[in-house]
Amino acid sequence: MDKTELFNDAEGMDVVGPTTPVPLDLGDVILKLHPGGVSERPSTSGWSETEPYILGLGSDQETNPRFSVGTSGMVTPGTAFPPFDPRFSFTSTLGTIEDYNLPIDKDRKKRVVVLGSGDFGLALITRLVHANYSVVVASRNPNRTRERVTAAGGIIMTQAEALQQSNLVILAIPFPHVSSLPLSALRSKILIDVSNRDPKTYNSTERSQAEHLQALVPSATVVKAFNVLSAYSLSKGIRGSKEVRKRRRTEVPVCSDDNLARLLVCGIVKDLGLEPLDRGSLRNAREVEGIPFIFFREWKFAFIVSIIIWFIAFFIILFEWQLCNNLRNLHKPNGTFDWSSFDNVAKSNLSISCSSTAITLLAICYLPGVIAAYVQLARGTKYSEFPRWLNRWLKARKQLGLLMLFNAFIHVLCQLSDSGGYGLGHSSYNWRRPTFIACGILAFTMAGVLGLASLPSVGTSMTWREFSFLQSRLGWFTLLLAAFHIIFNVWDGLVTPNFTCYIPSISQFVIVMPVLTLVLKLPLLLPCVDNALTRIRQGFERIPTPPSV
Ligand SMILES: NC(=O)C1=CN([C@@H]2O[C@H](COP(=O)(O)OP(=O)(O)OC[C@H]3O[C@@H](n4cnc5c(N)ncnc54)[C@H](OP(=O)(O)O)[C@@H]3O)[C@@H](O)[C@H]2O)C=CC1
Ligand SMILES: [Cu+2]
Repeated sequence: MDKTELFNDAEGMDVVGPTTPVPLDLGDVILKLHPGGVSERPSTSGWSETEPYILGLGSDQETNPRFSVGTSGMVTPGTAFPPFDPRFSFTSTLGTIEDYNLPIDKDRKKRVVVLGSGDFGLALITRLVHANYSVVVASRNPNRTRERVTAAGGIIMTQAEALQQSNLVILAIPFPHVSSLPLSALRSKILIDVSNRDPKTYNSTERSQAEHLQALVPSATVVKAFNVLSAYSLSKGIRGSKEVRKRRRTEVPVCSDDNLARLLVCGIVKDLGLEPLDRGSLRNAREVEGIPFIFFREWKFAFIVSIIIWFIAFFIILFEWQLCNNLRNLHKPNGTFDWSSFDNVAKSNLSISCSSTAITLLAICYLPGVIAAYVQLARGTKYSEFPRWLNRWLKARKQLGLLMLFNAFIHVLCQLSDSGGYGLGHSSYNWRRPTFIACGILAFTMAGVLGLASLPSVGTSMTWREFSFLQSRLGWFTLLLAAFHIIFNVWDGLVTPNFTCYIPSISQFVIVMPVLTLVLKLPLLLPCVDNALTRIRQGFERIPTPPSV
C-alpha cells in the first residue's frame, strides 16, 4: 500500500508537539504534510502554523504506525489528533532515516562518533553509552586518553579511523580548532556542533559558529545542539531514579536547516533523557549560542515575583506602622509628624517584609500543583498540556522555594537579633507566644530541609518516594506551620480586623495565600477525589484518546 494512502485512512493519531519532538528511529519514514491543509484546520489551540508538518512513521508501520508532528511551535503534546481529514495531503516523502546511513552495530546499537575527548566529550560519551549508543571517539592522540574513554564506555580511534565509523559526528572540540580537523573526512555527514562562544566577543547578530562550520563543510548537514548544557550537568544527570530525572529535564534547543537531521538529533536528545526543543533553522543558532550567557535565566520569573511581593509588603507595613498615624495626626490642629516611628524601619519593617514574602512564596510554591490537579481532574487526563502560564509557574517552584528560604532566613536573623521584639504590646500573650515561636522555628527548619533536598546533588541521591515525601508531605506541613506562626502571633488582629487606616493589616494580607492554598488542597485529600487523581496520574483517561491506527 502506498504510504500516503495509509495516512489518509488513519482514524486518529498521537501527536507529539514541539516541546517533545519525535524521537525518530531507524526505519521511520518522513512525510511532508501539505501546508494548505494545515491552515484550513478549524482553529484549535496550536493549529495556527502554516509551516508544513513533518510526520514520522514507525518502522512497524503496517501494524502500528507512529504518527508524530515535529516542526516548530504548534500542537501540544498528547493532544488527540482528530480523525484523519482527507483534505490533508502529503506533498512529498522527505526520505527515511536510513537515507542518512546511520550504521547500527550487530547488537542494534546506533553508532555515533564523538570528536574530542575533553571534559564535554567525555560527558557526552558517558551519557550516550548510558542511553545504549555505541560511541566511537576520534582523538588526535588515542594513547593519551584511551583509559578515560574506555572507562566511559567509548571506543577510541584516531580521527581518520573514527570518522569512517558513522555519518553522525558530534564535534566536541573548541571551535577555533575546527579548521585544524581533516575537513574532507567530514563531508556529507551530519555534524552536531556543541561549541560555545567566547562571552567577550559574542554578538547575536553575527554569524553563529554553527553557520561558520556549515560554510567550512558545505556538503555536510550541521545541527546545533547540546551547547546549553555543562559537562557537569550532562554527566551527573544520569544519577537518581527515573522520576527524579524526569523532573530535572533540561531543555536542549536544536537547530538545523535540514528538517530530517534536526528531528534525528531531537530523537538523540530525547534518548539521553533530555528535553529537545525544536528551534528551526540554523540561523537561530545565533540566539542559541547566546543562551549560556543569559544570567540566572531560570530565576527571572521567581525573582520578579518575589521582589513584587516584597515591595507590596514593605509599603503596606510602612503605611500601617509609620505613615498612617502620622498622616492622621497632621490633619489635627497642632499635629506634627512623628519621626521616631521610623526608628525601627531598618529592622522591624525589613523583618516583617521578609517574613510576609517568605510565607507568600511558600504558598505560591504549592498553589500551582493544586491548580494543576484541578485541571487534570476537570480534563480527565494527564496527557493534555497545561496552559503556558501554569507550566511556567510549575517550573519556577524550585527557585520560588529557594527565594522563600532566603527571605525566611533574613526574618529569623532579624528576630534573633532582637529577642524582645516578639510579643511587644500583647498583654494577653500567655500560651500563644511560645506556640507561635515554636511553629516559626519548626517551619523554618523544615523549609531548610526542603531547600537542601532541592539541590541536585542531594535530590539525586534520594529515591523517588523519599523525594516526593519531602517535597509534598513535608512541604505542606511547613506551609501549615507557617500559617499557624502568623495566626498565633496576630490572633487578635485576625479575629477583630483593624481598619483604622482603611486597609487590612499586613497579617490579614499575608494569611490570604496560605489559607487559599490549604483550602483548595483540602478537597483533593478526600479519598474519592484522591483516587480519581491517582488514576489520572497513572495514565487513565476519562475520554480515551482515539487509538493510533
Ligand atoms: N565543558 C563544558 O562544560 C562545555 C563545553 N562545550 C563545548 O564543547 C567543546 C569542547 O569543550 P571541552 O570538552 O570543555 O574542551 P576541552 O578543552 O576540555 O577538550 C577539547 C578536546 O578537543 C580535542 N581537540 C581536537 N583538536 C584539537 C586541537 N587542535 N587543539 C586542542 N584540542 C583539540 C582534544 O581531544 P583529543 O586530544 O582527544 O583530540 C581535546 O580534549 C567546546 O566547543 C565547548 O565550547 C559546550 C557546553 C559545555
Ligand atoms: Cu516570624
